[in-house]
Amino acid sequence: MSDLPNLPDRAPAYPYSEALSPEAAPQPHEQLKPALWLLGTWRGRGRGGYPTLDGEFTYAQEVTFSHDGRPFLRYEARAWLIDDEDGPLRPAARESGWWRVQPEGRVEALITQPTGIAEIMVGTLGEGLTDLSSHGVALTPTAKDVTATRRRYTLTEDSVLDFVHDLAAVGHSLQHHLGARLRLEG
Ligand code: HEM
Repeated sequence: MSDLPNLPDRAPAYPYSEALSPEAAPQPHEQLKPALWLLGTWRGRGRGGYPTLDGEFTYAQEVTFSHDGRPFLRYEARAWLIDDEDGPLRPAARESGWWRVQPEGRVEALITQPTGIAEIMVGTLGEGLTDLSSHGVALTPTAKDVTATRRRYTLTEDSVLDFVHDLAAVGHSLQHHLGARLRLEG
């Protein structure tokens, strides 16, 4: 252990900022240009279902994209089930990851969930539209059997993002699991 650097009395906080909008510091990386419309925190409501579930559910969702000046986005999403009066029922899915923006409208994403699922996704990203499909799904030993997913985000009007999520899991082919409409906060 003797070759480790000395620990200062007060270790500094991470000295680089994280930007939630294209105008905030640091300046976005050139390669991130096609993805700048995604930056910020989006909040809204959605509906979901699956053949294995009794009926549909309604949920609220919060999605955040930020960057630190390099050509990738930090991604975080949280969801909770809500009742007919919009009140919170319980926490639902959450996930976080990284979107690696590539040249020529391509994107790669790594997304992990506390349910033991890790998705590697590839797809396209352009102005107001991104469409990713799973390239690989890794599961912890006790995770549900998810074999594929597809996620589409479309800017349908100014500051409004529509999200559609398809799922292949527990013996069912790729089909609709979630659809939501989110608004950019701030
Ligand atoms: C906004 C995000 C999401 C919401 C609100 C949501 C909601 C739900 C709900 C309410 C259920 C029924 C079981 C339960 O009550 O927990 C469920 C089941 C399930 N969800 Fe989601 N989900 C979301 C995202 C995802 C994602 C990203 C995946 C996979 C990548 C996923 C995969 C599954 C699977 C595998 C099941 C179990 C199906 C079964 O065994 O019957 N969900 N989801």
